[in-house]
Amino acid sequence: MKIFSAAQLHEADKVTAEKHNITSLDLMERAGGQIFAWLHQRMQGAQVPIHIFCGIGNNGGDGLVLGRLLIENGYNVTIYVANFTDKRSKCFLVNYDKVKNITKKWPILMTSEADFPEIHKDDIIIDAIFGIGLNRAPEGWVKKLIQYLNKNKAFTLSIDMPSGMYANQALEDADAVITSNHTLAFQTPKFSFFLPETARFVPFFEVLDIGLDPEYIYTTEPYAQVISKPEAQQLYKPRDRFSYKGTHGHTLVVAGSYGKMGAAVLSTKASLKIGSGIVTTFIPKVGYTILQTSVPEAMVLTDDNENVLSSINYNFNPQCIAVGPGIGTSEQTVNAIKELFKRSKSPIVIDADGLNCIAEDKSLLKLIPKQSILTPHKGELERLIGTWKNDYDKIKKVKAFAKKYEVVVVIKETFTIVVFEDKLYINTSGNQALATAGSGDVLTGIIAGLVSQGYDSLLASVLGVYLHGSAGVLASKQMGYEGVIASDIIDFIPDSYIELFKQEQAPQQEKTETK
Ligand SMILES: NC(=O)C1=CN([C@@H]2O[C@H](COP(=O)(O)OP(=O)(O)OC[C@H]3O[C@@H](n4cnc5c(N)ncnc54)[C@H](OP(=O)(O)O)[C@@H]3O)[C@@H](O)[C@H]2O)[C@@H](O)CC1
Ligand SMILES: Nc1ncnc2c1ncn2[C@@H]1O[C@H](COP(=O)(O)OP(=O)(O)O)[C@@H](O)[C@H]1O
Ligand SMILES: [K+]
Repeated sequence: MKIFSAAQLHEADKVTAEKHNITSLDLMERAGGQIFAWLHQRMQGAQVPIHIFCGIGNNGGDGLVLGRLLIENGYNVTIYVANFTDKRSKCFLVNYDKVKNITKKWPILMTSEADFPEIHKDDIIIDAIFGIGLNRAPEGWVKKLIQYLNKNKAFTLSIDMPSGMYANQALEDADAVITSNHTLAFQTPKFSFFLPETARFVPFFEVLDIGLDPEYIYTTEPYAQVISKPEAQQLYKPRDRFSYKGTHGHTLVVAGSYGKMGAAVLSTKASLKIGSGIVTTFIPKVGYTILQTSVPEAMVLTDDNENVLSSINYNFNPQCIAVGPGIGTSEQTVNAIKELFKRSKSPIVIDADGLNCIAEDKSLLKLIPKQSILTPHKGELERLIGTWKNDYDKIKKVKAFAKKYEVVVVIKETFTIVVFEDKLYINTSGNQALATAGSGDVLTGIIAGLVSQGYDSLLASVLGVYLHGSAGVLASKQMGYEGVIASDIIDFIPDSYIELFKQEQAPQQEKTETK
């Protein structure tokens, strides 16, 4: 699914109105109507008090439409307008009058803290204060209103996005954002929903289609892409019935050191399980028996050094190399990696200590083969590109890095982001079961195994991250979040492929007897 920026959404609004001969007011009616339908379906007329807090822009206008529809359908509604300026939007004003016409009184105007209403914890709060038009951090009593609503335990539903957050810009004041229980976003999720600093304000969201111009949606290069099952399905390359092991590529895994051979085992197994035809693993001597016993399907080459990698020699052309899990950063290993980079003609998936070796000796950077894939978690990324001011600054720096060295960067997080040139792909498939030692080593093997099978570096990264997340989720369904260890993620790789093409079960119909 495409993610558009706030500017693109404003543009889409304009284009839709022009091309489809409808007004912004019609669009607002549609948007508010969609929120109403969502609530009505769940509430079925229940008389729970609903408090709608509107700003004075179009987000507030959506709140007014919703309020009017709820009132017309007999709900118990109070509408408040946070009147922080008199520059109300046109569509807001029209809907403000419409509310008056049906209720015979104006919504309650709020101009200071003294106007904050009492809200019971079982009531419902609708947050329609700010949407994509926020252009500075809320201050003064408006900030206090946001904090007042956050302190309340009532269920909070945000319209389009939690008020106080920017769609695609860094947060200025984390104390001035609504923490919503549920967000109903129009047409597209917003990029901030997925970033570490802001995702906590949006624990759950749904996207409502408000019918913006399909051509605009289809043809416009998005700000970012969300990868979920339908997108991942399209990336899959079917296996040829007449293939042999060589067709599916030979992966070289360079991993392990004394005490960390498990990392080599995990990457090797993952690479085989994802479908690499042949895997050879290069390790220090100490790991020989461990590797051969744990993964009989893999071939093993050993370093001359007993405990760490010092010189990486092999006499074949792998389609992809995975480097880093458990190798440490001793001087001889850094040098061995340098020589490997110089020699390799294949893309390299660089993870963990492979990245730390680069951080130790930055001259390695320009030796990284083009189209390689770097898979840092937060700490590794920081050692690679330095610190960042906020999530958006981080993405900007990663984009510059990826362009400069012509590589793909996989920023590992709860919502992992794959960065290539100017493109951003956000993965949605994982869960907290993946937060376990060795999980990253598994991902390294998966991505390398996909490159070996002929996926280009970008597709291998995007699909690999998706399948890794999906395997974790499937494992957690049987073992709980806590029970999943990295080996379980590997065991569920086959299920993650099968799940990719599993039809969603249609909701069961009640059987009615006909005699
Ligand atoms: N195509 C779509 O997606 C559709 C979108 N729709 C809806 O429109 C929403 C966007 O509406 P919008 O552009 O009117 O902006 P919105 O968020 O209501 O707020 C802007 C107002 O707030 C003000 N202001 C800003 N920051 C402030 C601050 N810190 N403190 C105080 N004031 C501040 C700013 O005034 P300023 O003082 O800057 O002049 C301005 O008046 C969108 O989220 C969705 O809900 C649907 O109706 C239909 C189709
Ligand atoms: N809460 C979470 N939700 C989704 N994915 C997660 C979560 N925590 C960790 N992950 C994923 O698990 C992997 C952990 O990798 P990493 O930190 O390198 O682990 P290790 O170094 O132990 O192998 C990454 O792919 C990351 O995106
Ligand atoms: K809002």
